[in-house]
Amino acid sequence: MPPRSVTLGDSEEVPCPLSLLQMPTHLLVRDRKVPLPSLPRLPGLQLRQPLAPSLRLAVSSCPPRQRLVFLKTHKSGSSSVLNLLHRYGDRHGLRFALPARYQFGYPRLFQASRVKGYRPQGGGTKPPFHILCHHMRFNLKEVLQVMPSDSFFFSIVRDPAALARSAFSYYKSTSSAFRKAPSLAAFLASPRAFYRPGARGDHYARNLLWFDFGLPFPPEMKTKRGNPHSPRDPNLPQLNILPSGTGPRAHHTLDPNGLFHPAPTVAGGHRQTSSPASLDLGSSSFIQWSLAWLDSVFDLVLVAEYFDESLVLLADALCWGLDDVVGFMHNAQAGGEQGRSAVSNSGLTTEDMQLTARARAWNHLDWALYVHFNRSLWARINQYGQSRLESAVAELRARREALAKHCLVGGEALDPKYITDRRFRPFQFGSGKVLGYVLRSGLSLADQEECERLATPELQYKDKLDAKQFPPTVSLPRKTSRVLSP
Ligand SMILES: Nc1ncnc2c1ncn2[C@@H]1O[C@H](COP(=O)(O)OS(=O)(=O)O)[C@@H](OP(=O)(O)O)[C@H]1O
Repeated sequence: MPPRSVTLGDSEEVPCPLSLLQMPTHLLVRDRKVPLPSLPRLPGLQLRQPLAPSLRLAVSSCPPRQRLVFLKTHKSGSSSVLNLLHRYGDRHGLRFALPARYQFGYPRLFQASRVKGYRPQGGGTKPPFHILCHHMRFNLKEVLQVMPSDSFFFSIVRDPAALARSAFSYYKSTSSAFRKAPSLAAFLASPRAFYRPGARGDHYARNLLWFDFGLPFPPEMKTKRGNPHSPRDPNLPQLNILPSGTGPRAHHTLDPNGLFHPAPTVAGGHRQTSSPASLDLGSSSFIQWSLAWLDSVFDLVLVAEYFDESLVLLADALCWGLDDVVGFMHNAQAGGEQGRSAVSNSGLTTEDMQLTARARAWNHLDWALYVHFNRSLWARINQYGQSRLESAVAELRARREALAKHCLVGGEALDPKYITDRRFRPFQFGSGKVLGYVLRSGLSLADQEECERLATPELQYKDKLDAKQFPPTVSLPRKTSRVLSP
């Protein structure tokens, strides 16, 4: 059967594989009323000097965005982003769309009914939430029941090789594939000896980013959990893909040769990676169309390996100050990848390099996602201006260092054995130790408050926001109707 076509933006028609026209209902296109943020936007990001955030130093040229959807992907630096969202919402009294516990029914697709306080809308009133940011498997149709379609949608990706190292250690006992493997190297040497599609926690062991983005799996990789709807389901609507269309992103998305050959860019001493030549691109059009769909939904995708560069772009796109995005690293495992540039091969042994190549090949959908959003990020950096970005990144890092010295014992993350205050002890899970922070004593009241916000792990912060939004109802002693006898 000849490929059918899909409308791009207003006019262009390009061939589209049938499998993509049969994408499940949760892959709808959101009503994009707000254009992508045009860059550059601010004359220069402002950094407030006092520790506790105060007034902005300059009158900004745009109103800060406060309706946000952050897709919190797993093992990608997303808890560090969550901390800044928690702090921002907390300080500005914004309402979070919260899960009853800590995730929205993951690994099942997100359902609006999972949000605390959600009421199905009638009469077109604006949903009452500002920020949706806890772990979910993305499902646009249901997200739009909770958040306005002109919310700022963003997420974060990480090199699948670094992500695999992190996930193997963290989900060793959760994923049956990982549990059976003696080491990550052994797993990646022959993954099919351990991995069974549909087995418990298998999504942690392969293409975890792709899974979190709620994307269906290509026909040859179909699994029980991967494609929640049968591709032959006659009730599925056709997918209209509307790439963001503004700027170079759409063009790159549709360039079949561009997908695995990002233009090499140097900034801050980092060089972008080139792709493994051996990658099987049998399903490349499926992948490209999925990426085009993501481009139509997400306003920005951060890259963990360029975390600070990503934060500067985020602040700019949201019209926030740099202080709003400066923070500490959360959820790092002792001896993990943090600090190592996973996109450069410097200092890696032959075994490391082999493991990296194998991890990227095994997680080839995630690798495609990563390469795509890495390229998008650098396109935005070029638009923003490299030297302007470098100075903003330097400012951000200086501010983080000053905050760390001022707030933290040792000025850095510590082994959990030193964290006796339960408010700051990160949830310990997996085979590694999850690092956290100890606050210095003798801080002023205002500084103590700000340092606490910076150091509070995600679960405790979620509980705090939950208690603020849903204050426990005080049960007064009930009046008795009985006439008390003397
Ligand atoms: N700023 C920054 N830059 C780069 N990498 C970072 C950053 N912040 C956190 N991390 C690393 O991300 C890993 C934790 O990811 P998540 O917070 O998404 O994990 S979780 O899914 O919420 O459990 C965890 O990786 P590993 O240490 O390799 O396990 C963190 O070290």
